[in-house]
Amino acid sequence: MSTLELTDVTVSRGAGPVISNVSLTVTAGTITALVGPNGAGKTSLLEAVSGVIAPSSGSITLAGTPLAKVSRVGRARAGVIHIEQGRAVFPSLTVAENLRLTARNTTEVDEALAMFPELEKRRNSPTALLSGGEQQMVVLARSFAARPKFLLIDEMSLGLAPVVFMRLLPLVQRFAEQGVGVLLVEQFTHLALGVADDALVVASGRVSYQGGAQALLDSPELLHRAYLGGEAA
Ligand SMILES: Nc1ncnc2c1ncn2[C@@H]1O[C@H](COP(=O)(O)OP(=O)(O)OP(=O)(O)O)[C@@H](O)[C@H]1O
Repeated sequence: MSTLELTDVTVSRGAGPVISNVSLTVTAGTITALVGPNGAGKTSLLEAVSGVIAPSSGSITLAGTPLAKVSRVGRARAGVIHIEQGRAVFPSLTVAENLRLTARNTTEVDEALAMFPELEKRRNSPTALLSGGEQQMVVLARSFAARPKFLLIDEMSLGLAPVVFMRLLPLVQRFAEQGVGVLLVEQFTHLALGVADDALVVASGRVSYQGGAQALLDSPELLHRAYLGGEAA
């Protein structure tokens, strides 16, 4: 089974480390929730995995192959797709045209849209006319059209009501069912844990919990302690 593996990864910015000594294996077909307080280093960690920034130490491998010398574009081509914060759609393009930017052909656009019936109906609408939730769906569909092996999703709920975000989560679950490994950074902690297999809580730049997602849902006290930077479980 394919894995994305981080070993003792530390990411530094300016003065020093913002997140330290993360070891994590994301397996194909599973969802790992990466949660924690603001500024804990979640975005920085995703950026190190996708190649936006280089870790200051540690290693990241994709199916056993080190990524250190692989560019951001090379990682995306290898199937590591990063959905960054903010809904980066091209508003003047239609839904289908947005997907065409990552799909290799129109068949792949059709296949991606088949996963998103709500978008299929709007395929020829300018994306600017869609709601925030629908635009986030376009971002997800575009990522799916790029044939990801691993998806790094950073705060896709940003600016969305929880009820809208809840409609997006089943789509992420469907990606996982189709074999995609997902690393999900999310501010709506409980919603993210609810769809995740595994969880990593980071606080003040350190891992404070690593284990099953359900255990955190079952124990508010454990989750609270992890958010405060409590001992690793
Ligand atoms: N480009 C940058 N240059 C310098 N410092 C940065 C930069 N981006 C982030 N930081 C700092 O790195 C630390 C970690 O930020 P990061 O965005 O990775 O955390 P986060 O857990 O994703 O936070 P949030 O949930 O608020 O997005 C913070 O102290 C932040 O101020």
